[in-house]
Amino acid sequence: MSGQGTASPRYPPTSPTASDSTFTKRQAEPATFNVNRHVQLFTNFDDMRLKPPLLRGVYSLGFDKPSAIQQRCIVPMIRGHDVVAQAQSGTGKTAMIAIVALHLASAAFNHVQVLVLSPTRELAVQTHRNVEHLGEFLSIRAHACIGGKKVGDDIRRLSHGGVHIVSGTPGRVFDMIQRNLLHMNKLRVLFIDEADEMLTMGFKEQVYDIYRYAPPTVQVVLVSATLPSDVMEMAEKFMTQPISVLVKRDGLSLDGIRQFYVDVEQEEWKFDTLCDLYETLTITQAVIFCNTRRKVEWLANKMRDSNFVVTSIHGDMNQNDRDTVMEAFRAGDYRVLIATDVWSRGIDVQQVSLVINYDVPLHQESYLHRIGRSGRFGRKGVAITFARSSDRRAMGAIEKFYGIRIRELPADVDKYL
Ligand SMILES: Nc1ncnc2c1ncn2[C@@H]1O[C@H](COP(=O)(O)OP(=O)(O)OP(=O)(O)O)[C@@H](O)[C@H]1O
Repeated sequence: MSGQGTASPRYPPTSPTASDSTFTKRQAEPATFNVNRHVQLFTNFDDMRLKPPLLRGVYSLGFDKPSAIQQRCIVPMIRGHDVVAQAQSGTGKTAMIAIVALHLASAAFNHVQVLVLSPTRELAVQTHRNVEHLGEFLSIRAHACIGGKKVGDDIRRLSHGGVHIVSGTPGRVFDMIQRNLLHMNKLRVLFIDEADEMLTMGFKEQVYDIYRYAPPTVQVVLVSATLPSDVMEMAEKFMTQPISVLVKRDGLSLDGIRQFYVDVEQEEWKFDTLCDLYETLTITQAVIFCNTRRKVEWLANKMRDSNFVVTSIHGDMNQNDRDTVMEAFRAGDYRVLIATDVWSRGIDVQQVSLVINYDVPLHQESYLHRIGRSGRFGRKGVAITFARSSDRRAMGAIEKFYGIRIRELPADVDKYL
């Protein structure tokens, strides 16, 4: 795999109009958890009293020790509490959902007992895969119920019964409920992953619609890396005395990820800057985020025209193409993926060590989700944001929001990868 990228890097910028202090605030503080009542810590999986075949699945994936959020949340969840769980990206929240789902579902019953809702198809499939891998030694049957796939597959799987765990996107799940194929009356737990996104904007109504079909006794679990307070207030309305385990915002900076900016001054300079960085992008795997689908298309084409090898993904593509891109990227066939925010939440490709924000994200939450695609589960990661002069205020706001310091990109960035 090769690209041209012969021009010498233009960073640090030749005419720094933004002083370093614009992007310089206080250092990130270590993560601390805010817990609303005493929550016992379980520092190893053995003490959690998981089903033995599940424990075997956990260890067979090489999970020696639970992460901080897993230590605090798995046991309250399996004891039946409603839980709000917030922790940094890549710290095992999706794996935690899968572990709890597998523990609570019983193969002795022939009905859906656990429903996991996610905002993107890719994330719903990834959660489904987590369930399959962790549940290798159990006879629990899981199904991914996502939009963009043939409805016939869902009908076949669900109408025969025997599915215990469903991971899906709200639209298709609701469709299956209305067709009376997905029965909610014996649902035991409803997980809402990326809960802040799910409870705002386009998904909120659908999530409520689905929730209304669940029995009043259903256990509700909300999970996300970001949970603004208005979402928390709304969530409490349909939860019963929830246990909240929240990382304080200051601890959300993703300690393992080095964050830099490049002062590109104006839009026109971004492309050359990216080309200059291509060698760095391909050291392992990298994701480049743009704010719109059209820009993703445009950038991917422009890079290909310049003989760089890249692939791209966004929400206007059909599901088969999205699946093909995901598989090729996961398999390492491509080292560079250009994406919209459809890829910013939850997707786990461990080899990704570099994230480029070609555009400064429009929402502060997106910044954290995007850069969290690198540095998975404590690995090294680098995030580089291209900041035009007009982005300085937005960058300052991101730094203030997370209490972090984003430094100018050093010439020897490769050493952090
Ligand atoms: N206890 C563990 N030990 C080792 N690896 C783990 C453990 N838990 C999860 N992992 C691995 O760490 C990676 C990140 O986990 P996961 O995707 O569950 O994180 P996440 O918190 O859901 O991330 P995001 O906020 O981006 O959705 C995955 O590859 C997962 O298999």
